[in-house]
This record gives sequence, structure tokens and C-alpha cells, in this order.
Amino acid sequence: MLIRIRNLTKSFKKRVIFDNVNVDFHSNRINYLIGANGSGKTTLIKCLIQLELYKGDILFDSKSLNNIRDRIGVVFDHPPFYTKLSGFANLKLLSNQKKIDKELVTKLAEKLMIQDVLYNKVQFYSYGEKKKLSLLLALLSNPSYLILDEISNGLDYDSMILLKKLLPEWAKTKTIIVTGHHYEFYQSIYDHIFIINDKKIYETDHLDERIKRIYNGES
Ligand SMILES: Nc1ncnc2c1ncn2[C@@H]1O[C@H](COP(=O)(O)OP(=O)(O)OP(=O)(O)O)[C@@H](O)[C@H]1O
Repeated sequence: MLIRIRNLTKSFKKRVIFDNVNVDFHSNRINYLIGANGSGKTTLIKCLIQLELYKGDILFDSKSLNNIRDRIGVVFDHPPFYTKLSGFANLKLLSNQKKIDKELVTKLAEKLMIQDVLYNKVQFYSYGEKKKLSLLLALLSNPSYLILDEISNGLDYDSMILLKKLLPEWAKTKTIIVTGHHYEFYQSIYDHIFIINDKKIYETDHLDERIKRIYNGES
């Protein structure tokens, strides 16, 4: 379940974000993507699921997105929901499953510790609760590819600990890409680290001083 990116070029008008990027995200691993603010982490995720137009090829285990769309789960930093509806109603509407498995929803809601608000309107959800609802939605289809943008943002201590335990478990059967600025959170769980710098994406095996500078947005 390798994600292969070849000759990816992405611009917003004259602003080039990626210039001929070639990179592979590893199968059944936690691939941690870092980069300064505005370097293009969210843009890359949007390219992966074709929410943005780009030049180049992105293949999931040699297949194009259209063939595996149902097997991708994505959580954005600010997940879009119907705020007047309950969390559960949102899951029913937004899930790519024909019929929602209520038992699974309950199980996941308990695991992610949002069972108490599941039937409340999303407009009353906290930022962290929305994140968890979005994660629950992504997990409902048991995706082979799980892409999490800034997932650690807004999570409380217990939820962070939980996620630290769950991510490596999920990586046994899923190809995971995570982005985020909380290096301390990811350092004990990532398998591979990738950095966006100067319109390219590099894989690296450790966070040297150069990378630390870039990571801290000082490049
Ligand atoms: N639709 C758009 N039109 C024009 N510019 C955009 C658009 N979307 C993103 N950008 C710009 O592209 C750059 C990359 O944005 P992106 O959100 O991918 O960065 P990021 O690495 O996720 O940043 P952060 O760490 O702050 O979340 C930014 O300079 C942003 O302003």
C-alpha cells in the first residue's frame, strides 16, 4: 500500500508550492511529514485526494485515486460538518458506507472518548471533539490509507496518550501519513520522517540540526 508521488508540481497562481517532487510514503508505516508553516503539508494532502489540481502522478499501490477512493480516510485540521446536525447524523450522511454500523460507531466513539456527545449537535462540539468525530468517520470504513493533518492539535493529554497507542496499532494494517508541529508527540511513534523544504519533499532518517531549523520554521 505504497503511496508513490512522481513529478508532482503544484502552484497557486505564480506561487510554486511543489516543484517536481518525487517521493514514496511507506506501506503499513507511520509516515510523519513536517515542514514550516505554509510549506505545503495540507496542500499535499489535498493533492493526494484530488481536492487540488496538480501536475504529475500520485499512485496508491500502483492505482489511481479513483480506484481506491473508498479505502482512504482523511482528517483535516478543521473538519467540515453539518453543524445543525448531531455527530451521529453527520456520520450517517458523510460516511462512504452504504449502511452505518451502529455498534461499530458506539465502539469507536467509546474508544475515542466522545460517546457522551455523539448525539449532540456538532455546533456545540469543542475543537478536539470535532477532530475525534472526524477520526471516527475516517475509521468507519476501515481504510487502508489513513491521512491525518495536525491530528494532535487540540487533543487533551489522555487523548494524546491514546493516539500514541492507537497509531502504531493501526499502522500494522494501514499506510498512515501524519502531519503536525508537535515533534515530541510523534518522535516515539513515527517510522519514517519526511520534510518539506524549498518546494521539495525529502525523506530523512533522523532530525539533524538542519532539519530542526527547518522544522522550527527558521529556514
Ligand atoms: N487555495 C489557495 N490559494 C492560494 N494559496 C493557497 C491556497 N491554499 C493554500 N495556499 C498557500 O499555499 C501555501 C501552503 O499552504 P498549506 O496550507 O499547504 O501549508 P501547511 O504546510 O499546511 O501550513 P501550516 O503548518 O501553517 O498548517 C501557503 O502559503 C498558503 O497560503
